[in-house]
Parts: sequence; C-alpha cells; structure tokens
Amino acid sequence: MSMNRFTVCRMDTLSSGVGLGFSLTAIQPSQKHLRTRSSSQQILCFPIQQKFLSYNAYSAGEQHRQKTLISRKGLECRCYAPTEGNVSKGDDSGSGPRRKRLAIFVSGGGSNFKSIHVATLDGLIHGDVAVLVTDKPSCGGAEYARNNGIAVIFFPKSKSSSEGLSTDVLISALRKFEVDFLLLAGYLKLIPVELVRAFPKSILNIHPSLLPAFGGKGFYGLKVHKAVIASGARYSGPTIHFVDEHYDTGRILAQRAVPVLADDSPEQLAARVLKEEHKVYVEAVAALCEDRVVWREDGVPLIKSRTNPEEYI
Ligand SMILES: Nc1nc2c(c(=O)[nH]1)N[C@@H](CN(C=O)c1ccc(C(=O)N[C@@H](CCC(=O)O)C(=O)O)cc1)CN2
Ligand SMILES: NCC(=O)N[C@@H]1O[C@H](COP(=O)([O-])[O-])[C@@H](O)[C@H]1O
Repeated sequence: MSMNRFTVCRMDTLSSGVGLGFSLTAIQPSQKHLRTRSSSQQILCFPIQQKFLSYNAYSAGEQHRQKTLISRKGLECRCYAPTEGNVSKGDDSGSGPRRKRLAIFVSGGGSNFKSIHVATLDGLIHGDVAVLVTDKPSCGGAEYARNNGIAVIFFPKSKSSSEGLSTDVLISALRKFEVDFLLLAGYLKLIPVELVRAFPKSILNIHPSLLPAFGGKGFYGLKVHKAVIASGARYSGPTIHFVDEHYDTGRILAQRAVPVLADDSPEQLAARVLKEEHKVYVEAVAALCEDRVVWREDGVPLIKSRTNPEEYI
C-alpha cells in the first residue's frame, strides 16, 4: 500500500478526531491498531506514552491546510489518505524496486533535508519523506516539514521536560510509518545503539569533512571547517557514511572533494562543502532507494552506476 500522506491526530481513547473529516472509534490502548471503515483511508492507531510535537492536520478533501495541534496522551492514530502536497511525481505502479519511505533527522536549518525532499518530489529519489525527527522542534528543518505536511517527531526525550519520545517509542513510530531508511542531516545527537540495531545497514549520515579525518565527538558544524583550515589540509569535502553506534566511524559510502583555499574563512569553506553535500547526499539516497548499494566482501559499501551496473561511482 503506497501511502503518500497521512492525517495525524493525537487523541485519548474517548475523544474523536477533531476537524479531520473522520471520526475514530474509541479503541483500547492494548489494541495495536485500528483499521478504518472506509476503503479510501487507512487508519493505524497505537498507544503512545509521550507527546509528539505537532502536526498539520488535514481533512482528506479540504482545500486549505488546517493547522491543528492535537496533542493528548493516549493514542496516536494516523489516517493514511491520498491527498495533495507531499506527493512525488513518481509512482509505484511500474516494475522495479519498491518506493522507499524515509525518516530524516535534523537539528538545524535542514538544507540537506530540503534538497532530499525536493529530489523525492522531482522523481530523482525513488522514495518519500515519511517523517522528520528533530531534537530542536523550532529549527528550520522542522518548520519546513510542518509547512510541507510532513509529520515532526521530537527525539530524544529531553532531560528538562517530558517532551520528546524515548528510543523504543520512536522505533515503534518509525515501524508504523513503515520507514525503510533513516537519513541524518545535521542531526547533533548520538543515535542510540538500540536504534542503530533496529535499522541495520539502513541509517546514513552526512559529515562535512573527508572522514576519517576531522570526525568524532565535538566535530560538527563550523568546528569541522575551522579544524580543517587550521590543519593546512588542501582538500576537504562531504562524506556520506552508514551509521554505527559511535560518531562518524561507520562505513563510508560516498565522498566528494573540494579545494581548501589559502584565504578561506570557515564560513567560505562550509559553503563550498555544503554545495557538494546537496549533490552527493541526493545521489547516495537515490542509489539506496533503487537498491544500487552493494557490500564488498571486506564490508565496504559501493554504489552501482545507474547506467552501467558493472561500474561503481
Ligand atoms: N550513532 C551515531 N550517531 C550520530 C552520528 C554517528 O555517526 N553515529 N553522526 C552524528 C552527526 N555528527 C557528525 O556527522 C556529529 C554530531 C554531533 C557531534 C557532537 O559532538 N555532538 C555534541 C552535542 C552537540 C549538541 O547537542 O549541540 C556532543 O555529543 O557532545 C559529533 C558528530 C549524528 N549522530
Ligand atoms: N557532524 C555533523 C555535521 O556537522 N553535519 C553538518 O551540519 C550541516 C547541516 O546543514 P543543514 O542543516 O543545512 O543540512 C551540514 O554541513 C552537515 O554536513
């Protein structure tokens, strides 16, 4: 079942969906999910202990977007209804690999997230962004998601408040969203080993240096570019790698090199690297979604060329 978009409501077991164009039968929290009565909508409900951040709630046929924050403890119910908006040009009717579903993790402006999202809409990536995960609910990436009808999940649970999901609830939510791949794009928290193990060989990260150089704890954002410049390195560039339980030590999938100029400021180098990031991340995610990533005997992942499967890029 290809699900382009869902309407989401947070509700307790007694209330009904508000302004969502459908009413949900109250179900016991113990029930794993509720199947909707109408064939055009698929409703999945499951117990949630914590609070999701916010949603754009739409009724299926509504012309204008109705921003409704519905957040109550109890049940999380999703109505998967084909609607306008976060829908790609491609479809899943043809032969070839199944369309994949993506969860993107951000902490900041989200330019990599945006370039991936646009690529899914343009058909460059055979997949759809199913959900955005962030530890910074007011960041630019989360705002873009909300403005484009993409659900936003707050993770990890913050120490200071009850906001945010625990790892096990996040895993349950990602399974319910039927997510295939997790893409970290400027996400600044350590992905817990439980989440890494729940999605083996399915989590990518983009790092703004040529790993293994200038990676690890403390190496993020401008700090990376400052260290590159201070080292005298003549080249830098983005690395796409699979995520393991440590920062930046996972298997490298793709890299691109850019020159480091003698008079570069960290900001100038960051901008040059970021431009390459947007290209190489889309290429890597496109390969992942087309099942063109293969694993060499020594454990190194390779990307098969789309035009010549005998070649690697
Ligand atoms: N299990 C993994 N989790 C994450 C990885 C990874 O490779 N494995 N990559 C990072 C992204 N990243 C580099 O690409 C990175 C992000 C953040 C840090 C860091 O030092 N963070 C600080 C906290 C910063 C903050 O909260 O503002 C810290 O841990 O002290 C290093 C590398 C994403 N997760
Ligand atoms: N170590 C992690 C790290 O530094 N990631 C970097 O954060 C930026 C996020 O930009 P964006 O939010 O515009 O995509 C990107 O440059 C990415 O490589």
